[in-house]
Amino acid sequence: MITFPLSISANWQCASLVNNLSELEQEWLFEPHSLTAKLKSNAQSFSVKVLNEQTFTLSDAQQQLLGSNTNKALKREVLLLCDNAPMVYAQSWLPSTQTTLHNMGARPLGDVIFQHPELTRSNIEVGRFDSEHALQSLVKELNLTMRPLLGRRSVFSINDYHFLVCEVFLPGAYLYS
Ligand SMILES: C=C(O[C@@H]1C=C(C(=O)O)C=C[C@H]1O)C(=O)O
Repeated sequence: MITFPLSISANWQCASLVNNLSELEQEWLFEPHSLTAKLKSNAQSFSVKVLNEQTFTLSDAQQQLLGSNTNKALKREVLLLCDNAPMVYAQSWLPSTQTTLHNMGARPLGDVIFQHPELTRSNIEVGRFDSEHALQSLVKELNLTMRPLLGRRSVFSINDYHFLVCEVFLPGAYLYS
């Protein structure tokens, strides 16, 4: 039985330090615009399945990463599905200073945040998740074929509201083709 929240700890590296990525992996990992939009353009249907949402206390390091002056945040864990196939596990940390993004349900964050002209994004970092990582419990639960996974994370800002979005590409995702 899987236990949420899942850990997304990894050796997160900035783009310049990551090597051995295929063209396709780079295309998806460094997609600067909405991943939701990119997934939608590659599928007949797209959906979000909420796995878990719960309030948690940001550690000092997490607070610093977010540049947040509060330690309370909502941790949102979802699956992004294309044609009913799970493509991405996403985990977002949404500080409680604002709750606009706290009640999204099955609406993708990307459909809202990319409408904001003030949206900015930190440099994307890449993480690798090997067969021992806790995230593989989700791969098993979804009956997907285990393989080393690639993920990305970045901190978005809308004015002075900063939130983290982490996306891990599941087996079968386009970038592994
Ligand atoms: C940030 C985006 O929103 C997507 C939707 C998410 C959600 O609804 O929780 C989480 C991660 C993203 O892949 C995006 O589309 O780029």
